[in-house]
Amino acid sequence: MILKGRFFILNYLEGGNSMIQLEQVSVTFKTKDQQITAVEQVDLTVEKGDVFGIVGYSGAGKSTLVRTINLLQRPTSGKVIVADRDLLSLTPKELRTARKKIGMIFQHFNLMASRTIADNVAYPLKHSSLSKKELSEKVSGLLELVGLSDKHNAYPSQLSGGQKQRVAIARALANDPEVLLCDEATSALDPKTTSSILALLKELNRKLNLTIVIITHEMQVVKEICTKVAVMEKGRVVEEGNLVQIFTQPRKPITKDFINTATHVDQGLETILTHPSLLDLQPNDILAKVSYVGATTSEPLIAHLYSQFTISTNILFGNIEILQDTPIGNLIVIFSGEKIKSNQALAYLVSKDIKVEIIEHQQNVISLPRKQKIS
Ligand SMILES: Nc1ncnc2c1ncn2[C@@H]1O[C@H](COP(=O)(O)OP(=O)(O)OP(=O)(O)O)[C@@H](O)[C@H]1O
Repeated sequence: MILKGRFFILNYLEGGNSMIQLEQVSVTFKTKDQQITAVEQVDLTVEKGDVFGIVGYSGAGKSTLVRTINLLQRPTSGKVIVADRDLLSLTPKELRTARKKIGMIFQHFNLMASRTIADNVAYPLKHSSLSKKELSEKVSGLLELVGLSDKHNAYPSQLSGGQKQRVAIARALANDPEVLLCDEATSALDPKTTSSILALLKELNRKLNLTIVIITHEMQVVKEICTKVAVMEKGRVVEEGNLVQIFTQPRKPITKDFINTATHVDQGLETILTHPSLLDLQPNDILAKVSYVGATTSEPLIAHLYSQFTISTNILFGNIEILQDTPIGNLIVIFSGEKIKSNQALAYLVSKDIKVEIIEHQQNVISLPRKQKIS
């Protein structure tokens, strides 16, 4: 209790930048024959202006957790504080008001098929004090914001999936929320449409200083838009950090799995391992994954490995991406040379803050890749 009190004081002294605070949130479902703990003792802080990604495999508890943020799902225990309001302590009327400041969009858009696009967007404003003219202006402004000014009188069935999600976003913004919750909002869309929706969300985050929480099972989505990430497994948040941190220093195996998928290193490695013609390993050769962050580039280092250690490097796979202005590179390489020199070369790379994971091999026959980290 004392610790929690101190936390609030610290938060207050630091300017109270937190927009969402979950404290020890648990959700248990009781069915006829069993009890399922979908979310277990989750502490999470989302700051104003964050684009916060929650990733996890199916069944990890992501949907349940995100639904506690607007109390669509009441936690079994714990505290939910949004914009400095303790939601569980509010009266039903106060909660209705607080919820207006938390918009939400869903995988399947949830539009009303029998109403026009303009009526769908206007729906959350039906009890507002706006005049007819103000309401119409508000709807026009929202549709313009999401790039659908020409669709006022269309019906949902006449729109593409991406356009439907844009309508859902406009509707979610009708009450000028401070927070937008996105529950697998791009999972039903193709990659190009996904990118355009993510670009829109990014723009809204910047333009409106909207705090966004995105739950997804796709690290690709997180990579494109999020500033911070929490990884969920079996109801718990097992790892959390800013995007670059999570991508460059993942600690938990599940996080590493997600990242390997998002950086395509997994596919690269699989292609190499399943095509023996790509892999001509000599007895002392080392097959390794090399990762680097920031200004380091692979070329001078590879030249150095040869000039100083007479180790030659054959690059089998490589990619580089920019995450929040930080370049991150991944290579799969074969190092060839004397064993003792190889070890010196690897130690040299590690001294340059380059991560090296050896993919072990035996007598040129690769079985399952067993990774050994040198650092
Ligand atoms: N209303 C409910 N009643 C009983 N069990 C539930 C209920 N809602 C969710 N669960 C269970 O809670 C666990 C977490 O589900 P949840 O939908 O939150 O996971 P998720 O990570 O969002 O997965 P998905 O992406 O597949 O929806 C699962 O085991 C699920 O079966």
